[in-house]
Amino acid sequence: MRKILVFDTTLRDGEQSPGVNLSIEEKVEIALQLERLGVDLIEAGFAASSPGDFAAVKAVAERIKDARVVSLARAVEADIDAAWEALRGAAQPCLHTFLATSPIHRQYKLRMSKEEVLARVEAMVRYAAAKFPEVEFSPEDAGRTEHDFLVEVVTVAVRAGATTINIPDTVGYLTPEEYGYLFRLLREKVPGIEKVRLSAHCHDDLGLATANTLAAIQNGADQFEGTINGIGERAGNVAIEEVALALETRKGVYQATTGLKLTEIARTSRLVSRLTGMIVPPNKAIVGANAFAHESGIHQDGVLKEASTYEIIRPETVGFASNRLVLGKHSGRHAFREHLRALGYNLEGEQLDAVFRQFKELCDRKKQVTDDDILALVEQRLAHPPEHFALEGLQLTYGSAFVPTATVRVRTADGAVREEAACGNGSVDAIYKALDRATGEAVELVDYKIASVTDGADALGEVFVRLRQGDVTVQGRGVSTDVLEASAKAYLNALNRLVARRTAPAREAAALEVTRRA
Ligand SMILES: CC(=O)SCCNC(=O)CCNC(=O)[C@H](O)C(C)(C)COP(=O)(O)OP(=O)(O)OC[C@H]1O[C@@H](n2cnc3c(N)ncnc32)[C@H](O)[C@@H]1OP(=O)(O)O
Ligand SMILES: CC(C)C(=O)C(=O)O
Repeated sequence: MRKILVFDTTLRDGEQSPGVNLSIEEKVEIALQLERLGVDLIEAGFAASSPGDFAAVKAVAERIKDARVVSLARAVEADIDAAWEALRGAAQPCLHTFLATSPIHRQYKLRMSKEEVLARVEAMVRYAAAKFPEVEFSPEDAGRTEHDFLVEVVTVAVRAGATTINIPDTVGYLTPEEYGYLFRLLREKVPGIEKVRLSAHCHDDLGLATANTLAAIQNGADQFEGTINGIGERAGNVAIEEVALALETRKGVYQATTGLKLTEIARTSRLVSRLTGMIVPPNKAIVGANAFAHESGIHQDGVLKEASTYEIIRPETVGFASNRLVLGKHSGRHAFREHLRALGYNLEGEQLDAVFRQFKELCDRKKQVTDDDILALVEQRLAHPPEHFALEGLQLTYGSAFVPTATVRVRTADGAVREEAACGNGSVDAIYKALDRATGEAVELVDYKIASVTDGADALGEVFVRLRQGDVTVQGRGVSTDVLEASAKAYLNALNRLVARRTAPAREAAALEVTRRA
């Protein structure tokens, strides 16, 4: 069995999904979960792109010990310097530099000749290799690059000291046969290629990302790059969980494996979905809500007689609980803490008390409390900024012939209680106008999403919002059995993040200063 390395780019290419904007704390939280999942490399961001991304790469580098931490950099000295400043504290720092090589990108975007591209690759890979123990080079849009020029560029990068060569199908254009061929070609034609790692990086514009990645592995790739839930630019990157499960389920075909702890997949998927606000479609392979559900009679009959009739993967293999009903209103704190441990969370003290209180409240409102409900409460708690504004009360007047009116009561950190009312175009609009008045914050709502955490009429509803104030965008989440209360909580959660960002200017300023020096 060949061991294939997993390069996770959820925090970089995944964050390039339109509308996704992770805070430093959220990036660290996801990185720690990726480490638990067992990925080999974590691309934490693009250090030179902004002070926030610089600080996030640095923060991830300081916390992660078991995986290499990577920053992306253009093929320019300033980007490589910024990446080095952010990563110098990492246990295993790694640079990922890239330059487009296809005729379209050379002519229209870079306005560089082939000779200029070759010279820049040589100079920047050499420059990076003098600082970093590991340097990955990507010929961007390799998929649409002339084959002989791709061989030339990769030859130059290997000679200049690249330790990994990544072949991106940047616009998801190639077929599996075409993409697999590139790996055979490079293995055959590039001198010294046996000393470097070959990596695949696929996008899903034609829905071929998983097939292409597997083709690369069959044709000599040692590593693949992807994201959790397949998030990323446009149609997204290859979904790590899909490739990992294809290798696991079809070992006989691929003769390759990863070091991933597969039972961590469900939790990682849930966390990434919650923090990015990108809801996983129910029919998504491996991690969708329906991936292990059987609806039709003939299938149900088959599964009851023998699960393998319609299930090629057991839900437990990827960390979905097979028994989803576990605790109830009569459970105590000890059982609750033990159960959280089994779900992978060690909560103690105030954090345990707070989640336990919420769990008991939920038991009073909901017939069956499932693991998904409990995980929603825990993850909401762990991702909480300091509570500057807390919702004390919410009342709504709604009727088809009347203007919806909301009254809210909000407690501020200094103990003051503010009550305000407002009318709106709909109930949520009325709540948000009332909250604006009660908090005194002027914000613009740029995104609102709602999803149900579990099934049934008493399911927990989860609301995700994104708010803008000036050039700062924040996101917030709220969970409740009542979707209007969840809407109010999500809004206040985002406002609390806004206040937290305003009151932490020193950290941002320090990050900006380091970027400038770099
Ligand atoms: C395929 C990928 O996913 S690549 C990664 C894409 N990710 C991102 O772009 C997210 C982060 N990006 C950013 O924050 C900004 O684009 C920055 C900070 C990197 C650059 O911002 P700006 O200086 O304002 O430049 P802008 O983004 O408008 O244009 C990109 C410039 O970089 C050049 N460039 C693009 N790729 C590369 C590269 N790999 N190496 C060197 N230069 C490059 C472009 O030709 C253009 O140069 P020009 O200004 O001389 O025309
Ligand atoms: C930077 C490179 C690897 C990239 O993300 C792409 O080409 O898709």
